[in-house]
Amino acid sequence: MATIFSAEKSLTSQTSDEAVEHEQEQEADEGRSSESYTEIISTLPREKGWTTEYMYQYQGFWYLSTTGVEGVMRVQKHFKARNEDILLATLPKSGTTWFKPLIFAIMNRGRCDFATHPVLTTSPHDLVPPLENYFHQNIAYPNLDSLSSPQLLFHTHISFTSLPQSVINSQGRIVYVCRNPKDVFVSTFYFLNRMADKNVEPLSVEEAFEQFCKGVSFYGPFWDHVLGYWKASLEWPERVLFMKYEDMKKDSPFHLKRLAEFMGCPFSSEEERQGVVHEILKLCSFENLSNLKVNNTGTFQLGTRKIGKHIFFRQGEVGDWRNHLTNDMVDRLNKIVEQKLSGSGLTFHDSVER
Ligand SMILES: Nc1ncnc2c1ncn2[C@@H]1O[C@H](COP(=O)(O)OS(=O)(=O)O)[C@@H](OP(=O)(O)O)[C@H]1O
Repeated sequence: MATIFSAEKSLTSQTSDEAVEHEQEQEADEGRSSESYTEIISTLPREKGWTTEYMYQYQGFWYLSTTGVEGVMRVQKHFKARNEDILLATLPKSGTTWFKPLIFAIMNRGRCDFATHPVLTTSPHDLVPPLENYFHQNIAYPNLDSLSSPQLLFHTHISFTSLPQSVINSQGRIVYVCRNPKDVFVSTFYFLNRMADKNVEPLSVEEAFEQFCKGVSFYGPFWDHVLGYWKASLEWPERVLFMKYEDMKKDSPFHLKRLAEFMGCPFSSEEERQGVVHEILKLCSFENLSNLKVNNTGTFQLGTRKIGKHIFFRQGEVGDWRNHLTNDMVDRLNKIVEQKLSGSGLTFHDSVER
């Protein structure tokens, strides 16, 4: 398996003795770093977690655990962005599981047969793990380069303002996907409850809602996360594409083509005639992905815990919040979001939902 680190190492001409020495030095450095991460994390603000003992605030954003914060710090320290790569950035529960295979399939069309496509046999989160997870575990990033070289796809939930400097300095493109905050809240609530610590009493929906409104949510505050990428997309439209889950649901072919164009590999009219756009959408549909054995059996490593792969698929619909939130909750969250986003030009209208 190729890793970012091993790719870097392979560019050097080390003898095997030098390589071993280098590994040992790196391990010692990792050990020292771990201690310093723990030290910094112990000083961070914390709040009662939705389903964990505490959530921690780092650089203005909230993480589920100390492991989550450490993962972000490690990415900031070690990740080296390249100009040719694509970074998918999302707030959790905004459609990550959908967009990972979509972008992967756009990148690798022509190289992969739809009947034997890697998306059919590898779960989206094994295909493209979150960087913060990968750097924390120091495991091999999937060997995407054998397929997509020279372009690689990475994923992160990290806010724009906390991205590693190398991402900002590079010419690499960022695709950001967000979703209506009310659906994000509901999806997050059910997801976190399904992976709750057994020894921690989970928050009720009312208590979790209270935390969400205060900004204490998975990689939240919601509004600061979306605004960071929104402003970046206005400032660098050629580098940052801002997309909404609801738009992709409403007119998938149009937005898939927009995505491919932004990535620098637009669909040719011949591909469109051959139905490639339709094939990619069918391959990555909720119905197809959620019924694949690879996505409904087995576990995925998230931080220090293993979670069932099936929990990344719940309903995959727009507007499920209507079945879970009271009118008072809706009014309150609408007002907060409207006020936080005011003047930015970014809005979340319920009318786009069907
Ligand atoms: N293929 C496809 N199409 C449309 N929607 C999909 C798809 N796959 C997953 N989902 C729905 O996305 C929600 C999970 O969000 P994420 O994938 O961003 O979660 S995570 O950040 O990776 O944990 C979660 O939404 P809810 O159903 O509303 O909870 C999933 O069901």
